[in-house]
Amino acid sequence: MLFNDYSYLLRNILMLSYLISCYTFHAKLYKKLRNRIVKMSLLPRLVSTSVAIADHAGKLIRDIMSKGDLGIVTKEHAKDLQTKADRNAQKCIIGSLQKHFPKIKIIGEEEEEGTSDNIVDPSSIKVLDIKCPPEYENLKEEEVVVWVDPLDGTAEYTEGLLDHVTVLIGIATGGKAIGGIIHQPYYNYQNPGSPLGRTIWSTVGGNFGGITLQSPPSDSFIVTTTRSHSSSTVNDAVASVNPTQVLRVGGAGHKVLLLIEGKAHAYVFASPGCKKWDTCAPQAVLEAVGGTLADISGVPIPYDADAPHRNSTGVLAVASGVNFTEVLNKIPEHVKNNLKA
Ligand SMILES: Nc1ncnc2c1ncn2[C@@H]1O[C@H](COP(=O)(O)O)[C@@H](OP(=O)(O)O)[C@H]1O
Ligand SMILES: [Mg+2]
Ligand SMILES: [Mg+2]
Ligand SMILES: [Mg+2]
Repeated sequence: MLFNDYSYLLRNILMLSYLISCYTFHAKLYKKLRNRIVKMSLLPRLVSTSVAIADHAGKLIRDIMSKGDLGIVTKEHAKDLQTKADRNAQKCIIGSLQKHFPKIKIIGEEEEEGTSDNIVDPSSIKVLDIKCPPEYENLKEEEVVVWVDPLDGTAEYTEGLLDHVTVLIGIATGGKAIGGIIHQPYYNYQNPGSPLGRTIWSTVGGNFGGITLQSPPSDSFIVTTTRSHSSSTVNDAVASVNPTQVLRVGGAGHKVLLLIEGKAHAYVFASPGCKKWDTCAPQAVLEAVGGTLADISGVPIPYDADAPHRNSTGVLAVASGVNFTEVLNKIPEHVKNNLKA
C-alpha cells in the first residue's frame, strides 16, 4: 500500500516536471521568435505579419463560402459586388494591421473599419527570410501606405470560380510599391489531398517566396484580361497586341499570378475600373520577379496616400522576359486617349 502511494506520488512529480519543462521550452522558443521578429526592420516585419494576416483572412473567406450565405450587395453599379467575405476579411486585415503597426496609413477597398475580433494572433506570425533592400532599412511606420483588397475577384467568388480569388496587401512608400502579399485561399481546391491555399510575398529589390517563377512559351503571345468588366476599349486594346490566345479571368491578383507562372505574357486592361488596392500588391510581386506593371500608356502608377484610388488610365503588365515597350507600342493612341479623357 505504502509502496503504491509512493509510486503514485513519484509518477505525478515526474509528470509535473515534464509539463513544466515543456512549458518552459515553448515559452523560451516563443520569446526567441518574438525577439527575432521585433528586432527585424519594419519592411520584413510588415511582410511577415501581413502573410499571417492574409492567411487568416483567407480562412474567413472559405468559412463564409462553406456556410453558403454570401450576403451579396451591389456597390457603384450592377457588376460591382460586395459580399460578407469582403467585409469580414477587411475588418480582420485592417484591425490586425492597426494592432501591430499603429502608425501606418491603411487604405482598404471596403468601408469597413478594423475591429478587435479576429485579430491575428502573434504566435501565428512566422519569421520569413525576407530581404530588406538597403534603402528601406530605416523605413518608419509614418512613411508607409498599405493598400488592402480583402477579396479580389468578388464577381468570380459569387459564381464559384474560386481559384480566381486572392487577398491583396500592397506596401508602398514614396509613391512606389515596395512589398506585396498575394494570398490565394482556394489554390489546389480541385486537388484534394494537396495543401489548400498559398501565399506569395515579395520585397522589390529584395526577394520573393511562395511561388516558382516560370517563363511563358516563346512560340505564342498569351494575353490575360478581365472576365467580368469588359468594354469595347478593353477589347480593342487586347486585339491590338495580336494575341495568339486570350485568357479572360477574374481578379488583378490572379492575372498577375498567371504572368509569374508562365501562363500568360501580358495583362492588358484598358479601363478605369481597377483601383490602387487591385494593383499595389500584384505590382510589387511582379516587379520582384523581373516583370513590369504600369498604366496603359506606360506611365508608373503612384501609390501615395493622397493618390486617387482609381487607376483611371488602365493597366498594362508583362511577365519577366517580355519586352514591355514592344507591347506598349502596339496599344493604339485612341485607346490611350480614351482613358485620358
Ligand atoms: N468597371 C469596373 N467597376 C468596378 N470594379 C472594377 C471594374 N473593372 C475592374 N474592377 C475591379 O478590378 C478588379 C479586377 O477586375 P477584373 O476581375 O474584372 O479584372 C476587381 O476587384 P474586386 O473583385 O476586388 O472588386 C474588380 O472589381
Ligand atoms: Mg470590389
Ligand atoms: Mg480587387
Ligand atoms: Mg476586392
